[in-house]
Amino acid sequence: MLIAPSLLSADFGNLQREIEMLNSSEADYLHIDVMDGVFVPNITFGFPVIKAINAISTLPLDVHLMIVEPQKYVSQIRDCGASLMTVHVEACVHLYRVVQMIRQAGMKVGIAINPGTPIEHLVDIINEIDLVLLMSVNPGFGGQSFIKNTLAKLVRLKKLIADSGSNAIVEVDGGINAHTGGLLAQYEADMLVAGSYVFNSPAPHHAIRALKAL
Ligand SMILES: O=C(CO)[C@@H](O)[C@H](O)COP(=O)(O)O
Repeated sequence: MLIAPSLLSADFGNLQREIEMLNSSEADYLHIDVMDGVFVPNITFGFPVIKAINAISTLPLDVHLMIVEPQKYVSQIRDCGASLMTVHVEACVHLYRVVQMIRQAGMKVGIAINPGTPIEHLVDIINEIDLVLLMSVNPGFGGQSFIKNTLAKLVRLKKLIADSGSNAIVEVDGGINAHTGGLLAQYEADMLVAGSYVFNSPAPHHAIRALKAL
């Protein structure tokens, strides 16, 4: 299982210490939630902050854009050092073009999908992408409860990927802890994002290791 701790739940007053803790952990990616106050009702990190994070992080950056018109920011996200750029299917009018732009910029391509959006919206793009980010909470905030329908959706998504011959992996994000992570492992998720479970733990290294071992 690949693990991407979400910095959204970190102690922002001690960001360097938090990033260095992740550097010395078994995490595979550092997940950065970019929110614009329009696509979701919250505002988080901008480009200078992501660049500063990248300067400290030894983990590849997994940047999840919860913003409208993400196509405007592809080169800036690349210049911030992102390895993987994920945009929402709900935010892209010309999804195919956005996917091409991210690929041409040299990053891996992820498409995120909200809990209320059917998997079928991915049918014609699934062979062009590296990752599907299956949201298991409504995007915008950390610390929410896992939506159980995600498991049924994951089954349908894995079938779509297998039937299409796609190499896309599935990352699940929101309300992940040892229990929900265990269920997702049984349902063959490939990668988990965990914010509050990691950063609210008295021993974040152990929390990451526990998820990784699922
Ligand atoms: O994208 C989001 C929220 O919109 C997530 O990445 C959260 O940051 C996950 O936080 P927890 O549910 O793990 O606390």
